[in-house]
Amino acid sequence: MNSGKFITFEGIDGAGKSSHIGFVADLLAARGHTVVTTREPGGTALGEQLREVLLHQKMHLETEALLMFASRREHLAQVIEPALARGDWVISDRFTDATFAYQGGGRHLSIDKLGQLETWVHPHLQPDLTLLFDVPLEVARARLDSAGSHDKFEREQADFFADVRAEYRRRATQFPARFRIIDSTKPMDEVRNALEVILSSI
Ligand SMILES: Nc1ncnc2c1ncn2[C@@H]1O[C@H](COP(=O)(O)OP(=O)(O)O)[C@@H](O)[C@H]1O
Ligand SMILES: Cc1cn([C@H]2C[C@H](O)[C@@H](COP(=O)(O)OP(=O)(O)O)O2)c(=O)[nH]c1=O
Repeated sequence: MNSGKFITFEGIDGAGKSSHIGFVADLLAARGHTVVTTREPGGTALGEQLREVLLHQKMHLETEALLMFASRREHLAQVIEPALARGDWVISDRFTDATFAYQGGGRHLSIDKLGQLETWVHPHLQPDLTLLFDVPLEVARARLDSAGSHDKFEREQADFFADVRAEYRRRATQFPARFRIIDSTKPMDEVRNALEVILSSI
């Protein structure tokens, strides 16, 4: 039987990752795969309610991390695990690397504590491929500012995003088998070419 794969999209806000999800989904569908496209926080009815709270309310950083993992637990149970069990391919706009990068890197929550939550919520599952859309902070900021209104995370300052980006890049080095870094400063068509090359090998 055709076995499904789990692909995650990551990067700092404004890096340009969401712009390519439809493209990658179409590419995989053209190869005959059934593709499920989803996102975090969110991806389920409850998860989308948690997303509203997470993106717009201030809270203790541990509450924030716990709610990210609560949304993820529901997402895994309702969407990701059943889809992979059917043999579908799953594309998620963010997953656990985002919690390490934002709550760990950005907000300095202990990486050990986050590791414990990860072990609790998904002890075995990891993405087969993580696409890290990487841009300097100024490029991301300019893209965000031209895109309109900002949520709680998008209003954070440059040093926060510097720490988020550094943690993403550290994880890419720690898990080289699944991470691919995309230079997202390049024009859209060049980014797409790079994605095609990466996807042709999985
Ligand atoms: N390679 C690119 N070159 C120029 N602009 C881009 C590129 N990728 C994305 N953008 C623009 O940057 C903005 C943010 O992109 P988006 O995909 O929503 O970012 P993210 O999901 O990473 O926050 C959008 O207005 C998008 O059109
Ligand atoms: C999944 C996840 C997202 N986030 C943050 C990153 C983003 O700022 C925000 C929502 O992500 P995203 O959907 O990428 O935002 P948008 O579509 O508005 O660009 O949530 C965390 O802080 N931790 C997490 O675990």
